[in-house]
Amino acid sequence: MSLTAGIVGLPNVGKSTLFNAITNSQVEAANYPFATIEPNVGVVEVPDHRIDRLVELFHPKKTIYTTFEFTDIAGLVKGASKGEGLGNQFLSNIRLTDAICHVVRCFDDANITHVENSIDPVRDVEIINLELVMADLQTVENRISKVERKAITTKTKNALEEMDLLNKLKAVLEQGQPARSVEVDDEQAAFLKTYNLLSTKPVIYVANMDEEGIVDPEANPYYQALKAYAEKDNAQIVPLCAKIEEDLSSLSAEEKDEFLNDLGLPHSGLDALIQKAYAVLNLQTFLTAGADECRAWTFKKGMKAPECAGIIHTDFQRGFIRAEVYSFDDIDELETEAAIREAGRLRLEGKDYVMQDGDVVHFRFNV
Ligand SMILES: Nc1ncnc2c1ncn2[C@@H]1O[C@H](COP(=O)(O)OP(=O)(O)OP(=O)(O)O)[C@@H](O)[C@H]1O
Ligand SMILES: [Mg+2]
Repeated sequence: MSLTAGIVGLPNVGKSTLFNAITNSQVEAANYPFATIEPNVGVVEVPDHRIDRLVELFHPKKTIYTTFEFTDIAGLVKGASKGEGLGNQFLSNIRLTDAICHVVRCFDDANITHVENSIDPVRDVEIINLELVMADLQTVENRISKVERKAITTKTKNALEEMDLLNKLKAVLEQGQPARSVEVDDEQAAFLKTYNLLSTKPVIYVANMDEEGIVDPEANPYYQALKAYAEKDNAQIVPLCAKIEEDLSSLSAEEKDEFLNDLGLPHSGLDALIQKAYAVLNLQTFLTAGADECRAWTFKKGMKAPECAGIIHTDFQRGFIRAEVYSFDDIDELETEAAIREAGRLRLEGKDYVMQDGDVVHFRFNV
């Protein structure tokens, strides 16, 4: 269950630079499942200090972090949905991603061409958002041409319900508004999910700033404008300098800290981006620990123990008996599982247990 995001933005705003930062810090191919990926997909490990601590305590043979997959597509331009530029041909590559990572240029540099000839983050964002909406409108219109006849001739409840949804979507998209602004009931939500519309995905705006700007983003007018826009849009925003991220990506953890320190930055922007993505997607992490392997697993907030067991292996879910759980804070403090048992902090949880972020778990199962 790797988290996935598609990178969008105008041409020449720093998407490839960010993507290079991601691919340079790419995990070793053998270290994550499904290692063979398309060349325009970059995978980063999700940094997690809890795994680092577990490794200190358990000295495992193998350490596995969760991963985050980014798909880079060509820059979109105004009119992409009507065939301008190259970008819209690639939009299909990001239909199945969990989130959209929207890179926006927030720096001056006369040497770097801007397709609109000036720096204006909000204008840029609106151009791209409109292209995403137009691409969705095409998807919806295609679907309408399939369902309409059925709805008219058979009048089945299902087809009528879907037509109602499609018409609502069409009206909203034609106004240039995102599909996420349409209110749907549960039944319609199920249809909506199958369309994989781009404008229903959560968006994280990446404010790509220069090396001076990133030191104090809040003082930068480009960032301020974009932030105000993102807040209005209920979207997340992360300031980063793609160039710095590119430099950071080839460094060891220690060198990275030193470099960030020298620049006066509290953390890497890419790490912040990953964290935001977890938050918008309602994702949490549980951990497994032992002498063989320490590993982080991503799950959706609210999932119960058997479902989480199923993330590791379907057999674990099918034959679920119980979960033996302690929290990361317990092992951080007491340092061994024996001490946790002695302190009475090992919990036996059944099939209704809602897993918590930072749970360290052994699943008991029988198939
Ligand atoms: N934060 C930054 N500060 C200064 N220069 C930057 C920054 N980010 C990117 N650049 C520069 O901007 C230029 C364009 O970057 P990049 O090639 O990553 O854009 P892109 O969005 O991938 O473009 P395309 O859509 O054509 O693929 C490069 O010269 C890059 O070095
Ligand atoms: Mg590029």
